[in-house]
Amino acid sequence: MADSVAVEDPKFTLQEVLDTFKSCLSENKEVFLEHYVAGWLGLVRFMNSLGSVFSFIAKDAVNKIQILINHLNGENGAHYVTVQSMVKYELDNQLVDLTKRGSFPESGCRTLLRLHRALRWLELFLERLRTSTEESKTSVMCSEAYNESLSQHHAWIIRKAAGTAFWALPGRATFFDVMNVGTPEQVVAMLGDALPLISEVYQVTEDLYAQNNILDLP
Ligand SMILES: CCCCCCCC/C=C\CCCCCCCC(=O)N[C@@H](COP(=O)(O)O)[C@H](O)/C=C/CCCCCCCCCCCCC
Repeated sequence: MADSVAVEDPKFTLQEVLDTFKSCLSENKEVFLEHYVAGWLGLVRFMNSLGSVFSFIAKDAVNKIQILINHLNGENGAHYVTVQSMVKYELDNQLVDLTKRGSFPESGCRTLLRLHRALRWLELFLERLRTSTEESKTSVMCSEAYNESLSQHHAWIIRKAAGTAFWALPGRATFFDVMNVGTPEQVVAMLGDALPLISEVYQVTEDLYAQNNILDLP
């Protein structure tokens, strides 16, 4: 994987991003970190194509993606091949701040947890989009999904900023165009295929974090 994050790609299509998430899971349900990171990178590219009002969100996501890429490409990269091996390695070697922020602000476990929580937002948002009608508002779908998930982990000021950014989201038709997938019917079909896979990646990670008691890392 390249050492740094590049977020320009004129040939972007959402289908490719969702395919990347599909390739995240191994046969025995391990989550490949490289594909997980690549999936997020694609989403950030998509978000950047929506305008600069989202850049503070993209910047935070890119920072976190970069931390994970650094782990993957670092001298201990072999321990970061899957999320399962990363969790085991970091916990076995006391490389995670468990109760308050301290020596390991860039642990893979806490960094991935932030993206994992955002994946739940994505799942809820895409499901709303899939079942939406021409009259549905993307800003409403996005903020409902946010309020049901990620917002619970954000300070008031971040919630306010996110809420303001949501109002700048383009309408459903433009949104579907930017996805570059085809007709609205094709978008809906693609989302129907992709969502169960995103949900599975989310659930496998959620179960792993729950089993290791690391769902609330500071
Ligand atoms: C077909 C539609 C596809 C939709 C594509 C959406 C593309 C979304 C791409 C990226 C989503 C953003 C991921 C945000 C990760 C946020 C991680 C986080 O929670 N960070 C906070 C905590 O970090 P620490 O301080 O503990 O290190 C941090 O405070 C957050 C800062 C930025 C604000 C995050 C707001 C998140 C809103 C998520 C909705 C994005 C809406 C995009 C609309 C397309």
